[in-house]
Amino acid sequence: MTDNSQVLIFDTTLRDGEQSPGATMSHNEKLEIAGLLDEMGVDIIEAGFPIASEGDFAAVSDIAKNAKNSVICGLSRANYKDIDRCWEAVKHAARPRIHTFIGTSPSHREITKLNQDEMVERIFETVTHARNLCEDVQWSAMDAIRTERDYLCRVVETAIKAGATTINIPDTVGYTLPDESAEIIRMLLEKVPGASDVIFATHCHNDLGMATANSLAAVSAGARQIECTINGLGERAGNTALEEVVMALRVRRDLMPYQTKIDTTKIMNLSRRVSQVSGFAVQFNKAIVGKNAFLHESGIHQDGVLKNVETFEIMKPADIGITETNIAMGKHSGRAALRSKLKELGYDLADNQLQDVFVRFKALADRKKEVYDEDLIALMTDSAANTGEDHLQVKKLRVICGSDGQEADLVMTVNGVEKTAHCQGDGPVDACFNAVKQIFPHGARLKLYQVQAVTDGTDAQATVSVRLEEDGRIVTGSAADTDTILASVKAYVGALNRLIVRRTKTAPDADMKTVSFKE
Ligand SMILES: CC(=O)SCCNC(=O)CCNC(=O)[C@H](O)C(C)(C)COP(=O)(O)OP(=O)(O)OC[C@H]1O[C@@H](n2cnc3c(N)ncnc32)[C@H](O)[C@@H]1OP(=O)(O)O
Ligand SMILES: CC(C)C(=O)C(=O)O
Repeated sequence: MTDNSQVLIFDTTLRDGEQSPGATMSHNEKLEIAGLLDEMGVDIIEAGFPIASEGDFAAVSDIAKNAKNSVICGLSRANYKDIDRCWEAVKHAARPRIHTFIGTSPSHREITKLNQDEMVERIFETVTHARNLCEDVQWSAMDAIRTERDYLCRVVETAIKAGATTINIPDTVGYTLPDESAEIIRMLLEKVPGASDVIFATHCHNDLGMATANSLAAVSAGARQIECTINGLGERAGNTALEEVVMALRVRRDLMPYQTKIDTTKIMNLSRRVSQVSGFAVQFNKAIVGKNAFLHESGIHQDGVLKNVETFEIMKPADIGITETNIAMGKHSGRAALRSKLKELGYDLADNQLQDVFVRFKALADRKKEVYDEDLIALMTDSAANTGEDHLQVKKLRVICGSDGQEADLVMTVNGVEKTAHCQGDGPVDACFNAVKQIFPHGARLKLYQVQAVTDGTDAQATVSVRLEEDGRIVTGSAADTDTILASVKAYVGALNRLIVRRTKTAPDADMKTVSFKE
């Protein structure tokens, strides 16, 4: 590599990522993800472990055939059978790579029953074999971090002599810390003959939550390939998250003057797609791609970002492909955010109007975890429906539901006079509507009763619409509330209020206080 400031991104979502228990992806899903990784600018895609199964072999072969720019790599153990099978799959790629590995630490030498000398011999033979098949060979010292330093130098030297072009130093069990991660790469670059002719890679696991920090430390010491996965998917606590290292290198170029070829605006889409196909949800507060990573809910933060986005944001959401707004409305939000959000939704409010909506917004936010755009629209529609001529007002409602029947206790004012009713009905809404009729007898017929949840979740607001007809006059009332029954009563009463207004408009001399209502 000529440009020493370039860091290669090696994505192993389809190999190490798929090793997360339960994260198995279908053939077509793997092809789709590989296509997206290729388009995003990933330098090397580790597409699978061809000897593992017929399915893995087919996936690696097809990914290799379809690759446009990325190098396509397959994993193989340190034996000829694995390496041959790997080559059969990757050879279809314009730029194939064989990746072969062996565990070099004491406990792994026990597993393969090879002493130090035998293992050196095995490494030399297998890397030479791979190199006879393919020009691009990566060799990994599995559990390198827990391998004796002198022995690590010896095996790395052996792999380089046998023709490996990339040497990977994995922290297989997520055990290292940034200083040590850097120190090992520095030591290998200084001590191993031929080290400057190959690329050193870092492959970290996140068992102690250090994968990103350890990968970046290795880069600062001279590693020029980071192995990572989308959303940090991978064995146990996962691998280094691609989005984290790529964005860290981009945001802190002042301290780490390296670049990658990744088109960061494609990150969010890939993250969502990998989450869908793997079935692994991304935690809300996950760096870069979590649902909350760019959201501001508290009033002081919202006011800050509305005035100057840099107050609370170190990167632009658009840089990773987030197009949604960065303001989340909730109980900690203030007027500045509410005004801005309503403006975005098409409501430009005067100060006194804003104050009124703000009070009702806070009341709603106290009952709901998150207030969505649809909730605000419902709130605005509700306030628009309030004509200021409320002859009937709901004061209190208590409903008893259950297998023994449904009853409603309703308190309403009719032109300021408080009235109460206790009614039963066929269901809670029917009981409530009977109570409204008892307090305010009328002959209007119910033409439509419609309930719609405006957002997800059991705490969603319901928007209820009620349409009434009287003597050819049609009126509609609508109301929104997290309590569907209360929203129903408010919508019904809202429709009646409109009916009363319509009656007075068609009979202008009528006095509302004495107007008679049909039974
Ligand atoms: C750190 C990592 O992520 S390493 C990659 C881990 N990923 C996987 O293992 C997924 C794919 N694996 C598989 O499908 C299977 O394990 C296979 C097909 C590779 C092997 O299956 P099996 O032949 O049934 O062997 P099994 O899985 O039980 O044991 C692994 C064998 O590989 C040997 N082995 C492990 N690593 C290596 C290596 N790098 N080089 C050579 N041999 C190795 C073990 O010593 C053991 O050998 P043994 O059967 O003689 O005791
Ligand atoms: C095979 C190697 C690279 C690996 O996945 C690890 O050591 O974690």
